[in-house]
Amino acid sequence: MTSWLERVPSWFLPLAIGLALIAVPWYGTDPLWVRQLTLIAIYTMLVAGLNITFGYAGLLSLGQVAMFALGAYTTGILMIHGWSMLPSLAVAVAASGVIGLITGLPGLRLGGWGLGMTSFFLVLLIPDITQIFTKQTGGLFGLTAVPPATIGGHQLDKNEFYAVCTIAMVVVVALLRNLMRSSFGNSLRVLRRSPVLATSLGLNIHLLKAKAFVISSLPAGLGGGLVVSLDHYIAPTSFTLTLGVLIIAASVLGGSESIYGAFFGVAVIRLGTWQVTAFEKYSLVAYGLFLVLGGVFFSQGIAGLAERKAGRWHSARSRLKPPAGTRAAPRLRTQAPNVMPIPGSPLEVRGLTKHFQGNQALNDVSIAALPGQVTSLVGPNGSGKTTLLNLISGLYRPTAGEATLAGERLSGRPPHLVARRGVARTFQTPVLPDGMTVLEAVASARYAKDSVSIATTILRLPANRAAERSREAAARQALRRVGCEDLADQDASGLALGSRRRVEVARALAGNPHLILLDEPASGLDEGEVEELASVIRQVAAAGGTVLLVEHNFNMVCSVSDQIYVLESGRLLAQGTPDEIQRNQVVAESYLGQLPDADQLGAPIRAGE
Ligand SMILES: Nc1ncnc2c1ncn2[C@@H]1O[C@H](COP(=O)(O)OP(=O)(O)OP(=O)(O)O)[C@@H](O)[C@H]1O
Repeated sequence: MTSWLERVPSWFLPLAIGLALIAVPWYGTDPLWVRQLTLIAIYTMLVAGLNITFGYAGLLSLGQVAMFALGAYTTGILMIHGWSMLPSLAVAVAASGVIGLITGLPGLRLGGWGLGMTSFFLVLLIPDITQIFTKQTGGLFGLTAVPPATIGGHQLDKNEFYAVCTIAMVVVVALLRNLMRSSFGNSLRVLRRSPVLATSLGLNIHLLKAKAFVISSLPAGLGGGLVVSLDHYIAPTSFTLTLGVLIIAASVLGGSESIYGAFFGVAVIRLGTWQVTAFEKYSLVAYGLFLVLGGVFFSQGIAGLAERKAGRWHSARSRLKPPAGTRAAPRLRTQAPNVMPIPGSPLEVRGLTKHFQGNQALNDVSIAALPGQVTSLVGPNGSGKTTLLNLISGLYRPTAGEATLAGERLSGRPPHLVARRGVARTFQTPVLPDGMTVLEAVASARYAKDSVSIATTILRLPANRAAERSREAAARQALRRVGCEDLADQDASGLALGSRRRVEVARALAGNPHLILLDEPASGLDEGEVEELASVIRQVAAAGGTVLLVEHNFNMVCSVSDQIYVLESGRLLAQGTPDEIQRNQVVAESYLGQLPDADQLGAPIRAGE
């Protein structure tokens, strides 16, 4: 029986806390506390923005500090020139978005420490930039005498200003929460786990990163604008590396993959260090300590801890049931033949050649794969099988030759456009991002297809819900095909290998692909699991799919394939039906003799149609 608590919508508690917070000054609270809470609201916006790039997308960028400074200076300068607070804030937010995009450009190519270092230098440049524009910014002495905040001609007192900041925080947190629980948030998770996976799902990773940088800059600009209205003064000393460490520590401590976590992280750090006299001098050390403590003791931060303790999951990840761990894949239920057709298209590869510096990975290889058939590529390690898949899917550019799908050239196009043309794939090591259910992981194959605008997502407009329903229906249908419907609500990253491989096939199918590339899907599976997988592959072909299979398990290859191509040292050695390949002397000598289970060849496993 569900308790009344479980029927309370997930947004209710945060909203109630937000409203209670807004009223704090009117309980007779000490003005020093009101100031602290005002700063907590402002820094929460800054950290919530950071969580989008750092937490969700895994992009370590300190650009937030620079955007905070930009928001502060823009608002301060405009208010000194007679603008009132709200239009000044609007300009500051817009400027932060634009500059956030420009300064994020290195991040489109760089990742990890490279991006961290570039954004770190951006923060170091703030004093120099203010000096270049000393007339406008006050240089190293700062911008003084910023007029008090007014709205509609009314000058806000400290309590009213606090209420404005808290309302801004509640709105920012609510909007970002909506966004991060949508396909956009999950796309960032996919990007963080594997840019190659993201691109093979049709996601334009440069555009995705650029959107993440812009969106995360907006609350930073707003926060900066509010901080200058609070103190009526700013100087470059307010925007140092110490602030960078503070926000990263707050992000980690609160839970960098949670928008709500930003509030908890900031509150603990600000209140934990407040009134410690020695703090001013040692603030960097103290923030560093919080960062280490957060990293060591709170995986997923305070937000994750609270969710686990409450036993209730509020976010997309919160819908996950306890990790499936080593839970075995459910046996494939005998299904009525799946009648939903798969729109396979003919693949033609002509003279594909790929050289890596001196290494000739693939030489003048031509193959074809037809709808309704399983076409397999076999060959010793390093013979060029994965290179061929990577050339077809656009991850590599060919040195010569081409691949076409239904006559349309694929090779040489960016991988996300190849994916959008209908090419889906699985990987040698299955890639399923953390924090997503199986259903969400499979539905991610539709993000590029059923996309909606960010505004539609943030505001949860009907078109957003319609797209969610369409993705979910396609994902359930794909899971049904591979016999994994029961796993829909499980944590995708916690599945046992057999299930992971089948879920990857389901993800490949969910986009209704014209060509399916399977890279060693049976690797690491036991005999029973291989049989089930073989059955799934046959069913996909029987439904009209074009399947190109790379596999070392020769018995499985023989049992599922219509055509087999044998590669050796990047060249095509032979082609034919499974029978012809098994009888081929050259293949027997150069390839089959090297297989560990060569003596058992010719005993094909069963594979249901
Ligand atoms: N990105 C790369 N840079 C340099 N060399 C590469 C790259 N990718 C593949 N190669 C080389 O190309 C050759 C073919 O590799 P490939 O991975 O395609 O073989 P494979 O048949 O898939 O092997 P396996 O069965 O072990 O996966 C190898 O010599 C490999 O070292």
